[in-house]
Amino acid sequence: MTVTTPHPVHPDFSQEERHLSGTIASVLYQIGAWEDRSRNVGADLETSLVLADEAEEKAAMLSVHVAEPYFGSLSVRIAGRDQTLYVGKHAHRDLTGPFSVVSWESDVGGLFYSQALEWTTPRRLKGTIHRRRQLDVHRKVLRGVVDLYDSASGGETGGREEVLLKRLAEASSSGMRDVVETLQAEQHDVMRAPAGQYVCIQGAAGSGKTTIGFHRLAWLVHPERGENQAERSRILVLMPNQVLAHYAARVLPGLNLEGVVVTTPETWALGFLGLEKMEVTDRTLSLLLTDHDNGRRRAAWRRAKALGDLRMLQVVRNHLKARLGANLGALDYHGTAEVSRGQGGSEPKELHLSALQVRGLLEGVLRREPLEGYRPALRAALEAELLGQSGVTEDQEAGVLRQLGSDLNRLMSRIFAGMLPVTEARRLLQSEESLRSAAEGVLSEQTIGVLLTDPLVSVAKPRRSYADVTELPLMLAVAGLLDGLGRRQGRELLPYDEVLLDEGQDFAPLLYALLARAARPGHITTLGDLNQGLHGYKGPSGWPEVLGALGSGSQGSGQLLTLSRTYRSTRQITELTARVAATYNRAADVVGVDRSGAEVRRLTGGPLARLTAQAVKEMQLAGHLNIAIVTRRTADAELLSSELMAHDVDARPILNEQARYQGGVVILPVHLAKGLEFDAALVCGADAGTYDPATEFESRLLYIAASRGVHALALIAETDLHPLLLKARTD
Ligand SMILES: Nc1ncnc2c1ncn2[C@@H]1O[C@H](COP(=O)(O)OP(=O)(O)OP(=O)(O)O)[C@@H](O)[C@H]1O
Repeated sequence: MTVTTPHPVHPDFSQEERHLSGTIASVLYQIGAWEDRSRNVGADLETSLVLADEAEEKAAMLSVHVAEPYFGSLSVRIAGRDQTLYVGKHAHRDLTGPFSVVSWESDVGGLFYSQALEWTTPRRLKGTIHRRRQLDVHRKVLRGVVDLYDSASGGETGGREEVLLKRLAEASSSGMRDVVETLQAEQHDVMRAPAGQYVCIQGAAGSGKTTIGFHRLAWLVHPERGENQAERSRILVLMPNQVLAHYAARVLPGLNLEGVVVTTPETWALGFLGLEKMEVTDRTLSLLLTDHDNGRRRAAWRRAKALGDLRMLQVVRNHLKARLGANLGALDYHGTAEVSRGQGGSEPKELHLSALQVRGLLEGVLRREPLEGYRPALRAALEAELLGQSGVTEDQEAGVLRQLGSDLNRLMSRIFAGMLPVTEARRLLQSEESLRSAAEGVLSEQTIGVLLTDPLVSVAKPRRSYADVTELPLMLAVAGLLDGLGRRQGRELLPYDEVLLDEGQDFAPLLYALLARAARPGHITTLGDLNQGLHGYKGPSGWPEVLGALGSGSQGSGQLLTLSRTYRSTRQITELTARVAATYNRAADVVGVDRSGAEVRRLTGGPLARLTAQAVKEMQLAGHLNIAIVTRRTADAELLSSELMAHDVDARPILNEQARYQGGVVILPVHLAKGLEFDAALVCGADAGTYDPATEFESRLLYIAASRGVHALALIAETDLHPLLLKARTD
């Protein structure tokens, strides 16, 4: 029998308990006061209804936090006065007593996480921190008090690690863990990278990128962010696939981020282009996952990469200029408007723009590269020129423009005839002559050659109309250059307040440049891990390229931040996955939280289905609820899921992006497992035949498969395990 020493009760425990009861009473009192106000009628009906609505909303927001009003405290001295600030998920102001709570997103709340010991208050007073304390409150009960930093007992206590390890040891849910209470200093600093600056966050699998990204959004909507504050409905979150987008949409409201738009770049692009009915394909990925010919794989990779290259923006620009110039030909403009003569009379006025004048205006617009797009800019330039000619007063302008409208419409539609995003992007790629002339001086002869080949001939095309992920950025580029990019509000196109991209290593540099035109300058945060790049064929070569692409479209500087520690998995799992990553990334320096767990389970020598079923049952017996069986291909998952039935294991298959992950035992191919995590992960077919050690792409897949487990990992192979997964002498 093992005897565990009970954790000594903290000397301040009773005092903290009293403070907690006081705070809960104060919060309840405040909620009651707001609810009363919402029932009282004010000066006039409209004002009182607005006030009632506001009070009701405030009461509803605060009531979620009654049971856990805070999770930590800071003992500080400001201008010679000692006080304790309690930090929670929602601010509460106790007007008469000491029971106020500051929110974690506020500047002062942020001091709970950082390592700073001094700061300057908004009133320019010097503040000093004496103690940081974690308070484990659950359902109105204080369960523990741990000092994280205490200047009286020598500074850092090691308590932060203790609290973190305890939290990480808890079973994962199918949603997102609440990490507000245990954010680490490194993560906190990254989360608070200055708003209004492009930020790239690089971090290994499980370093908390997605978690940090979502918390950054919560931080950005806080009023203290001033002019950089983001409004929820004007935030766009782009996840790499629908499985993760649904997951994100489910967890964001928990961070008070209702109304944020969460989708994938493809769905967003199609929606923006008005092509929702089109099917999206990724024929390059299909080829990479199924074709064994390395020559074909390389050619497909190169072409996809060339299509997503930033320089394609200039190629599209040149192409559109040529097309507009050709459409314009010798078109000129004639129109007539009734113009007021004064004393109530009017006379018709002939207005004319010669072909030379129209061309001059168009060239001026193309030189200016307006963010709102060539079409609205040219229209505005034509209107301004005609109004100047008409010599009317300001109050007559609208009337004159109305009269000229239909002739202008006719001219505009001839200049922009046939220029639709899909047709224009394809015209550029399918006509060697167009491509060569648009790419002259921009792309090398070799790249032009790559673009003119079709390495995907062997990959089936859908019967209905489709757009491939590699051509979508080009279509968006056409749309953006012609008509601007952004979020639609009525008939207006406005910039997003903030765009967040998860798994940013998989997005094309061209897409970044276009998103920079769709968001406020500097308001893009991207998270990713270059080691997990599965879609390198459409992704950037590194983060500097991303920052370059973001900066090319608008102003605003950017920075690259790195998360060096990983939190997801036990030491046993992290050590093994680091070994796989090291084969293709020598610089990979993955430091795991030192949390010990079960030994990695290795099962070999038998049919895959039987071994897998055995592993699932073992994992369930060990108490794991969310278990993933990860296969190399979709077809493997489909086959194995039916074979497992015969072994009394019901694993829900996730075979496409439309499937939802809701916990339990699931079986899915590795490319759909990316970004998800489970209590236990089983890598099925963990052998060299399945993941070819000579191909970097395969090692990346293996890394992703093996890094999905939080507490347990099983490696399953019919015969021999993959050489990288063999038990090392140090295991
Ligand atoms: N400070 C923390 N406290 C508690 N748990 C944490 C903390 N940081 C990260 N985690 C946990 O670590 C796990 C990994 O986090 P997350 O999924 O955000 O990582 P990621 O870097 O996006 O991973 P991947 O690259 O694999 O998608 C999650 O379970 C998350 O809750």
